[in-house]
Amino acid sequence: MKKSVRVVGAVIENEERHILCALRSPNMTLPNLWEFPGGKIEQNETPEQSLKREIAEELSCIVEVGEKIKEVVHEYEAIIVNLLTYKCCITEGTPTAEEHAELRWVPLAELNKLEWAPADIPTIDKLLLADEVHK
Ligand SMILES: Nc1nc2c([nH]c(=O)n2[C@H]2C[C@H](O)[C@@H](COP(=O)(O)OP(=O)(O)OP(=O)(O)O)O2)c(=O)[nH]1
Repeated sequence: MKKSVRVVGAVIENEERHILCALRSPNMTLPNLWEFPGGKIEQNETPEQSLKREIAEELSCIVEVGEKIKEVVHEYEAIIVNLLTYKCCITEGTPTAEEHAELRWVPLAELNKLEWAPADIPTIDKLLLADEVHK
């Protein structure tokens, strides 16, 4: 049976409504694909605690975790990823790529121009749909 992992991803929006996108490094699994910064939920952690910890490790900044956006179960070749995405805002520090190949602030409408980790697509679709509704 395939291993299942619970993963959290942060949808960090700035005042211009640009979203912080992170490029996985060539030496990571799912290399050279864009993702929401975050990572695996450890035992005895709430998703919110994991996100704060992962963002501190990966981006060297502090976030406040807001509403849940989407829960997706995606089956990859080797593992099943249960991805929870949350709206987050930065309360301290400036994001720095401690582990990713690149960080990029991308306007909502341009998110689908990047090549994303497949599990992230439903979150992107939901963000784009919400943006359409508010226009
Ligand atoms: N952090 C993050 N991971 C994602 C996203 N979408 C997605 O499919 N994943 C996958 C990639 C990894 O398999 C897993 C997240 O674990 P991680 O970020 O701790 O992965 P990792 O590269 O450090 O660990 P590993 O898979 O090499 O063991 O979930 C996303 O938006 N953010």
